Amino acid sequence: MATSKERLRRTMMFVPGNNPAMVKDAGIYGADSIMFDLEDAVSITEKDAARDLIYEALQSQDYAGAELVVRINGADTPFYDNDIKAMVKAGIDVIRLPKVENAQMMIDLEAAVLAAEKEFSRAEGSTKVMAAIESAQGVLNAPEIAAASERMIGIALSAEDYTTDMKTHRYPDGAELQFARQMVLHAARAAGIAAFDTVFTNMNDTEGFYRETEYIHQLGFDGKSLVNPRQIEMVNKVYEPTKAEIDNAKNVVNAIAEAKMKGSGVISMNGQMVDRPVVLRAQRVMALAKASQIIDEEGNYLEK
Ligand SMILES: CC(=O)SCCNC(=O)CCNC(=O)[C@H](O)C(C)(C)COP(=O)(O)OP(=O)(O)OC[C@H]1O[C@@H](n2cnc3c(N)ncnc32)[C@H](O)[C@@H]1OP(=O)(O)O
Ligand SMILES: O=C([O-])CC(=O)C(=O)O
Ligand SMILES: [Mg+2]
Repeated sequence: MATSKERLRRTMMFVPGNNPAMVKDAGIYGADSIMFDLEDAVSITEKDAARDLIYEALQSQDYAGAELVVRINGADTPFYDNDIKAMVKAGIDVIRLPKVENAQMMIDLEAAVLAAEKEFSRAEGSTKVMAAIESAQGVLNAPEIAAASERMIGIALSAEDYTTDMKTHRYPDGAELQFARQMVLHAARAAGIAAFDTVFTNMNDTEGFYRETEYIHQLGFDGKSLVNPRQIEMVNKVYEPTKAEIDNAKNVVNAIAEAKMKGSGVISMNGQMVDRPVVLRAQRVMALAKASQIIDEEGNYLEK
């Protein structure tokens, strides 16, 4: 269950922690990250059973190389400590803390995770963490939250709770989320970690889902939290680079490699200056094209 800050995280799918069939099959849909939920998808009476179910699944199921995340219960609940211990013991890749209001909550989480790693003889630092930002306070503290721990892989906006806190609700044009999205995105980028947009909960509104995904892709989010497997392919389609983008990226990567051999860091390609930021963008296009199985490791097009 290796993780790295660089891996692609376009799709992070919630899987209710109290649903054995969904937990068992969660690996077949091709999500980049599978997020088992112990929090709001699970009723109070099922908290312990859900934790046991996920613990067992992490020992026995094959999730096809997906990053494995668990959304634990909040720091102000009686389930928090046991959730952390069980998930660290099981070797989860990432713990997602919901309703994060300030950096101290991530510092406290880090201390609890480290104690659990020692207790269960897990490698220190192997359990990564992320924060879900779900309130006005959380949004205003996003920069400090994003930078709170070396273990942070990302921060996510959680718009259902956030719009409730803001005394509004979600609208099709997303105007009510503009500030929060920008804060979360800038906080993540400044800290060098991933930014995740929120869930889209109307499974019948495919057009609305595409519109929102195209918008957050344009802003620069790494991906979205999802609630349904049908949403995975739609996100991947939006994030998939076009042939023109891939061809251009290939040319950039090849041209800069050639230039470097001649000792130069900046070149001109078809009249366009190519320097470090252009190369970094080209490398990301290539990574997305490989992940989308459009090209192979050498950059050759694969038959679809
Ligand atoms: C605000 C928040 O906190 S959001 C986060 C908490 N919420 C959740 O975790 C909810 C997760 N999602 C779900 O439970 C479901 O997708 C629902 C209730 C939204 C819709 O359910 P359905 O209408 O049954 O979905 P759908 O018909 O598309 O299901 C198709 C298949 O995918 C499976 N599936 C659906 N959602 C999921 C999921 N999130 N994870 C894994 N499998 C899933 C179904 O079990 C079904 O499998 P089957 O064909 O083998 O029977
Ligand atoms: O993280 C998410 O997108 C889901 C969630 O809890 C919320 O929107 O409140
Ligand atoms: Mg929430």
